[in-house]
Amino acid sequence: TRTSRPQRILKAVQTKATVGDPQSVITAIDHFCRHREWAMNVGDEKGSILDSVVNEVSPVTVLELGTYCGYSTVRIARLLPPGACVITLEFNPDYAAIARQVIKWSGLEDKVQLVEGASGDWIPWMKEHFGVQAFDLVFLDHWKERYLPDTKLLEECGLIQKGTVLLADNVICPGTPDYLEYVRNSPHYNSQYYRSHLEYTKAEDGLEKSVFLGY
Ligand SMILES: C[C@H](C[C@H]1O[C@@H](n2cnc3c(N)ncnc32)[C@H](O)[C@@H]1O)NC(=O)c1cc(-c2ccc(F)cc2)cc(O)c1O
Ligand SMILES: [Mg+2]
Repeated sequence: TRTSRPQRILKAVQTKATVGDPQSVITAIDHFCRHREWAMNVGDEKGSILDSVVNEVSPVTVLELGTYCGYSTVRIARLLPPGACVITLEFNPDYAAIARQVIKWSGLEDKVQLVEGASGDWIPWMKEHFGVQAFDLVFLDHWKERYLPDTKLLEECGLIQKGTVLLADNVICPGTPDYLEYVRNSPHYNSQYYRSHLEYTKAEDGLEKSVFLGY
């Protein structure tokens, strides 16, 4: 049968990118998705905003919800200093298998823990299983209606502390209205919208950055 789109993205990485060179992996995926087939990576425009937030936070522990093919995992991990890591959750096993190979090709596997499973099942185990105290940065990019329940779950599990930064993709397209309303109206978050475009298109989209102010 036909290959899947993630398989074709991996092939583009393996034919166009250099092993151990994360930037070439990012460039190969962006070129493929702009000129061959659209795919739901955060992309180069919003990716640059993600980069600037990672550099500003310089996190030691990052949580990414929704790995897909690992594009944003590579973007984040390539900016982390030695000893820092990103835990990324992906519940589709086919996507997780592709993401592992993309992350390996970029040479960043030592900075990445890819967990195959659903965010709602795994968040309560983060402290016990990974020895995480709290996350410095959370990148939300999974099912859009899971952003709010998972944020509340992270709060309940004590995985968000004063200074933790939540960065949410797709707050306009496809949109996460209940999440936006929550972080923008809560006295416990200081929220800011970074206007951009839906990956590889001219449609409006953006990232919402929310800093937890403590209880
Ligand atoms: C949801 C996906 C991203 C991935 O998230 C995993 N996932 C899900 N729920 C969970 C969980 N609960 N735990 C762990 N992983 C989880 C999944 O399997 C996908 O691989 N992202 C999107 O759907 C997405 C869609 C669009 C988009 C925009 C305009 C259009 F016309 C069409 C699509 C743009 C984007 O930028 C996205 O990010
Ligand atoms: Mg997204």
